Amino acid sequence: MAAGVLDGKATAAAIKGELTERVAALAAQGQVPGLGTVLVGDDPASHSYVGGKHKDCAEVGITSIRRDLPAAITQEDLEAEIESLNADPACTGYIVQLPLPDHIDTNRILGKIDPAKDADGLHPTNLGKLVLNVSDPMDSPLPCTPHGIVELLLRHDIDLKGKNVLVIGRGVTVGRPIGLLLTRKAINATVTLAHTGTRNLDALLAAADVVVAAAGQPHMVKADQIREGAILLDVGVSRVEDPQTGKRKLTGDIEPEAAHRAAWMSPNPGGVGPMTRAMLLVNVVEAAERAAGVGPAA
Ligand SMILES: Nc1nc(=O)c2c([nH]1)NC[C@@H]1CN(c3ccc(C(=O)N[C@@H](CCC(=O)O)C(=O)O)cc3)C=[N+]21
Repeated sequence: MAAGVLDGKATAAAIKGELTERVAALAAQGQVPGLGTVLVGDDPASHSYVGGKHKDCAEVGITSIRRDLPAAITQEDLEAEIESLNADPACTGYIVQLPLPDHIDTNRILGKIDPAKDADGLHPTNLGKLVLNVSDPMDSPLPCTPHGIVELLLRHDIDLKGKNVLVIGRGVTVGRPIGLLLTRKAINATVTLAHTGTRNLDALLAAADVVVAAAGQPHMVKADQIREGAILLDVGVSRVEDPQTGKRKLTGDIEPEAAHRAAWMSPNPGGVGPMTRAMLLVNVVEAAERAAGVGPAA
């Protein structure tokens, strides 16, 4: 069996097409959405992600506001940047690229973001709404990667009702919040969260109808560990040196060979990554629509 491809690149392109119309409608009212990015330091991977986000913005007509800051910036100066984006009417949504340097208190920074401009959905108020189950795209933003995964499955007509989902990894951006979405009544999956303290990963994988691998451990999930016919979402991104070429290569958390046994698998790259970026744009457009007092196009 060869797995169906959960094509994040094509799905993200479709979503961007839809967003282009909503951005044009906002622009016609003089309310062009603007995405801000705050990038601290010169990590090449972070620079490449942020560059990708601005390229996406240009494609759909969202204005880019870019703040690239030195690694040595103080907590105080970084907080001042946050305040200035909160006050900037051209910036309708923004993100602070993670991770921040060790001397910065990340939670304090995320807490300073105006929740109405939180394009990542990682502000405590918005995460709180997700827990309270009042978070709705029309009300507050959802975290981009979990939302992207749900949208990717939805647009491939995959129903998770009653399915056993194993999430691997308890990070704040993916592993922790995704179960809150997947266990909503509208989706109704049963979710298990595995992490480094989990002892029986083999047994959990063998029982999983769906695996969301978000641990950031290259190829930790092996083809022979998954159930025949499972649905696999490969979230992790690591850069691993290829022993043959010496070049660093993007490597997911799931062995690509697992596709031979799976029913569906998201490629990596080209799967969850582009969906994460698309959902960031969705959050920016929805924040701008809320600010402008208009609903999304039906
Ligand atoms: N505040 C914040 N928000 C984030 O959303 C955030 C973050 N910090 N820090 C780092 C992670 C990582 N992340 C990715 C997004 C897209 C791709 C992506 O589009 N990848 C392409 C390949 C890109 C390439 O070739 O480098 C793909 O999967 O096809 C990857 C990784 C967002 N993150």
